[in-house]
Amino acid sequence: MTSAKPLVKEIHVAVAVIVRNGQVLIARRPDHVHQGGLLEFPGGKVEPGESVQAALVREIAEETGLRVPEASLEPVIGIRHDYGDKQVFLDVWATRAAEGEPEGREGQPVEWLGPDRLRDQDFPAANRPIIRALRLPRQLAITGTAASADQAIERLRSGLADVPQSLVVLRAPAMTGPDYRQLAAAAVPVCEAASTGLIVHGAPGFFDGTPGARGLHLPWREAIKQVERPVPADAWLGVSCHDAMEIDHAVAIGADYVTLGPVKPTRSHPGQLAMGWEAFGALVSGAPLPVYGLGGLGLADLSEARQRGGQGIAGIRFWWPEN
Ligand SMILES: Nc1nc2c([nH]c(=O)n2[C@H]2C[C@H](O)[C@@H](COP(=O)(O)OP(=O)(O)OP(=O)(O)O)O2)c(=O)[nH]1
Repeated sequence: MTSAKPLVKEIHVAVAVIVRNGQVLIARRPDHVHQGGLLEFPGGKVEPGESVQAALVREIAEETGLRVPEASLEPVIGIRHDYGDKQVFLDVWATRAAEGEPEGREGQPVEWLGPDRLRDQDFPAANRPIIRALRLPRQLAITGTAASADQAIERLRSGLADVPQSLVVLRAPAMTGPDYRQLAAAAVPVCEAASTGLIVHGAPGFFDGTPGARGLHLPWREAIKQVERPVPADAWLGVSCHDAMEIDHAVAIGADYVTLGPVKPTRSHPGQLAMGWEAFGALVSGAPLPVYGLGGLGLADLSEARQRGGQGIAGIRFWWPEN
């Protein structure tokens, strides 16, 4: 006798991130419904035969009274989550063009909040990656080559001055540990002066040893050694991934984002097989966290990465001087 698991139907939920003046519209779920009492983004179930965009326009109007042009909707992230009593696919889209003043049409309080004021514990568990996606930039800048530590700092300074970035991953694989620590210490004030968060690259000890660092990016060879999140909740944790198994491990150790690639052939990793956009999109659709495309990508690839469900692109060439 086989004991096949009953097929549980996944609920397709359209979730709206309504942005105005840098803030997003948040509502409170009524106490008596699933995940009741928690904060949420406006939205609801996609009806049979309805497109997700049409569902968003309808739900936003029903719940808040705001009018949203369908063409203004942009994909943010898709998240599959199992609540135990319910399986949901949160199909999250953003608009910056909602018209009117919002009101809680179903009696629910609504308010505008900056992404920095969204706290994981106030929302249903499935929302954690949405909050990450709203705080993370579209472009994740990675440092490129330099002949010396001094030149790396100079390139960092001039790169940030020419092409401002909100986060930079300080990657210098050719450096030994002590040299890297010195470089990271010198890079912190340069980044701070440019309002950029510095993410150190390598083993967790580099994060602990770099006061002022805003996060840790683990190359896969370091990620595989971790069994739990190696940095505090308020720091960024990124992982370099190349396939579905690696993404699963990144999720298991509490990563906030991953990079995935190489999407295209790349100069910094010659000889590595590129996965292409189709495979990238397929892996992103199963990933419950923001995913950056990496490898051979420039700004011209940003919209493709976004259309494939990615957070954006990570790389060197779009900002690092003289690479
Ligand atoms: N709207 C919304 N739903 C969310 C969020 N996060 C999250 O896990 N969910 C889950 C909770 C619910 O299981 C499901 C949404 O269903 P819902 O009950 O709000 O949908 P609906 O308005 O169409 O409901 P209904 O009363 O017509 O059944 O998605 C979120 O940020 N916004």
